[in-house]
Amino acid sequence: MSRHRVKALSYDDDFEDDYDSADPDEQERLEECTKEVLGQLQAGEPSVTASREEVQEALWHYYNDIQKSVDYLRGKKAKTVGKKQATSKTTTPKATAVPAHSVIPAFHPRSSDHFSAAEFFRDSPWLNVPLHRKTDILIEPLYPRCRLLGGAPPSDGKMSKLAALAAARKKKEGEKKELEKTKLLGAENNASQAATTERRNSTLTLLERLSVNGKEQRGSEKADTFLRKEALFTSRGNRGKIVIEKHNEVLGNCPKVEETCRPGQGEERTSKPVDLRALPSTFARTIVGSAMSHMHVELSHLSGRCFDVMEIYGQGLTEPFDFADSSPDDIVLKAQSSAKGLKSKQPTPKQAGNKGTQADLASGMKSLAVEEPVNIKRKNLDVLTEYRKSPWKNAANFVVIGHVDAGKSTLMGRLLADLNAVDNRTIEKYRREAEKIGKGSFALAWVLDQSSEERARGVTIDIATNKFETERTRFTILDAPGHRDFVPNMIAGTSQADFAVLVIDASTGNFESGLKGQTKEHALLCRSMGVQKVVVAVNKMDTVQWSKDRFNEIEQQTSSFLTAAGFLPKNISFVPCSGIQGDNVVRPSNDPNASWYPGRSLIEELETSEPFTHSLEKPLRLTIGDVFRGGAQNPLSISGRICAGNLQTGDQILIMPSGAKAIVKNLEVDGEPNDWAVAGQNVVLNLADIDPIHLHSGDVICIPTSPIQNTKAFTTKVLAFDHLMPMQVDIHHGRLHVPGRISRLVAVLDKGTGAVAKKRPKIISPGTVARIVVEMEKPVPLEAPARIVLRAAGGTIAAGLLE
Ligand SMILES: Nc1nc2c(ncn2[C@@H]2O[C@H](COP(=O)(O)OP(=O)(O)OP(=O)(O)O)[C@@H](O)[C@H]2O)c(=O)[nH]1
Repeated sequence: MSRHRVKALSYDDDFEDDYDSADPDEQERLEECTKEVLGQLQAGEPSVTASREEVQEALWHYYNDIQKSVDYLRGKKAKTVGKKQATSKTTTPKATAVPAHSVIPAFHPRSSDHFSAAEFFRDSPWLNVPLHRKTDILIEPLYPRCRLLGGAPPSDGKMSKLAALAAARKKKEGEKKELEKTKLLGAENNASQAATTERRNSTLTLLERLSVNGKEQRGSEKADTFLRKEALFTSRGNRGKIVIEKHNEVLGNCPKVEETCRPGQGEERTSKPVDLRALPSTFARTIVGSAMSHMHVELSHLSGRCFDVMEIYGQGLTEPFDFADSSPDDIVLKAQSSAKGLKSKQPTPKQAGNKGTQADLASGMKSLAVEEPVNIKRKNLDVLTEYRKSPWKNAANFVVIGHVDAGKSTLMGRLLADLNAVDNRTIEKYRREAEKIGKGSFALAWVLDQSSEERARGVTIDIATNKFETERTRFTILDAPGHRDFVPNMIAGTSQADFAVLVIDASTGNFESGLKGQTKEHALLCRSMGVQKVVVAVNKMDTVQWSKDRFNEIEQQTSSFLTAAGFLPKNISFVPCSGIQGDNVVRPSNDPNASWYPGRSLIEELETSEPFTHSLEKPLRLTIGDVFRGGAQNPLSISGRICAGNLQTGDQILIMPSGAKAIVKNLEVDGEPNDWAVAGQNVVLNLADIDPIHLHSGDVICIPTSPIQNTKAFTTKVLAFDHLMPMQVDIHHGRLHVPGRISRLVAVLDKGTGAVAKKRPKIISPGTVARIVVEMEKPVPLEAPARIVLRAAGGTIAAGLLE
């Protein structure tokens, strides 16, 4: 199969028709190539025949490269011939072998084959390296190999004098060691034998003494077994063979211990896995008394079973506690409640105790369940009417984007501080703490960068949210990370935004490097994800002494790339400011150098944003931003922004892709409890009746009657930021990101009209709009017109709309 193209057969028929109807020029070219290939195949040595379909398939794979197609078909045919011959050879061994030269070998590297770079790259003409510059990829190992300590092996097989001397000395030493070992073994065995006899005698005396009813006799079978086990136990020490023999003598006609345990050659070796646990202590034996004789402790040891203490209790030595019966507490509680005239819900001891059937156990387990029964009342509100009646302000989410260290978090910290959304004491506290670790200039940024890692590193890692209100609007800030490593988090933030604040570092050199970096990438991503309005905060103007020229230069360059990215000029505005000093953020600048700017401050610019419309009446769609524990009362909560539809307390929701259902126990809108929520609002849903394993950020919440479908492949219209070809990519949609690949390049589209400009392109160049097919590794909840971003090798390569 070709590595260039993978056929996806699951796509719309009309789409496929469109795809397959090549234009006349291409058809003509294909015909010419087909003829040429057929001609070359027939003319070549040996002559090969192939069908037109095969030829055209090969041409398609090799992008009309005649030579490669001929080579491929020859190789293919040769392989088929080879296979046939191999089969006929096995069935009729006498069949005449085809001369090797008549088969054109196809390249099939095997690990055992000698690797030839020339052969491997034989069909790659651009690798035609001049002969004098060629070199071997594999370096042959050096022969003859050296010996372990260096030096070549003896050519005649004889040892050198020195080697022979060393070998003789080694042998002598080995023999000496062996002799010493045998002596030591004998001495140890003698000592062990004496100790064991003594131990055996004392054990027997002890047993006789411990016998409660006097029935245990030394010669009795059970005592014998016990003794045998003792023997085995002793034998588990070193060199037990002699000891065991001794015990077998004592045990008389009992089966020999050696049958079970065979210590051999002075080493511990058993035919079965040996239980290394110690015997019951003297105290335990005293407690258990005569039960010791009839329980299976000894046998269990011999047969490798465990010593089961419960068995001892099972012998009727103690009264087992009936756990099914009422506990002493239950009895007291029951007595108390009956004294108050209440009927106990506890089963009577008889009821509970005597049944013991499996059904009873099951119902018992049920009653023990920790889960609370879900009893949430739905108020059956008409949510849209409630929303229209409500005094909700205009609400807007904006994402703060820009190159790393442009001053995004500081600017937002300043905005919140000057609007008294954060009190001065907190800011002072942050300033002291930041100074302690030598990052005093980041104090304002700490209002948003809350994690210890972000503070220590001085970079934003994940989206930070915060809120503030003006007279007209309730704003939610989504502070995005500027570092290129965290672009996926920036995408997640942008997917929830109505408009963007692009922060640019005006200081010398930083604007220019930002333009090459994330300033441009973020702006492009924002536009591709549907954001239409952008406020450009030209920050750090204090570093360039509020130079008007610098501002004009930045304004001119930035607006030209923003318009190229698709923002309408009327939706772009610029504010020169200084986040650290607070100039033109909430209050106008006091700096005399800034007097040339009479325009709006940043907050005034934000206020100009028109109310954003949302699809309130469409089926519910909410992408989970976070899953967390909302407190003791709410063990499982999720947060996110409702993209479409509405919901209310008591609603049953469906979570995709898992397909699990849950109940909305209660909810919060912008941090305040409410009975309902609509599209465009940021909500926290406290859920009941669901296992947390079904909830992940990026999952989509919908209603069971209008579910979102899981999809594994989709067709999308994208704007390419880089070259696109069939390749591995990461697909991002809000918080969701999943690996996949571009499986087909369908067409290049006209940017203005969207009409097909070229079918089946081999590659898509940057700046082109194209229709492509993307396949994902696992099904995810996606539906048109979702906005997706494709990334590869840490960069954004395309963004677009699902068709
Ligand atoms: N001189 C000057 N420095 C500023 C200004 N705004 C921010 N800075 C400094 O720029 C540095 C980076 O500020 P941050 O707010 O962390 O930048 P950021 O864009 O949020 O950084 P990331 O989120 O990590 O991309 C800090 O040292 C700030 O003190 C400003 O207006 N003037």
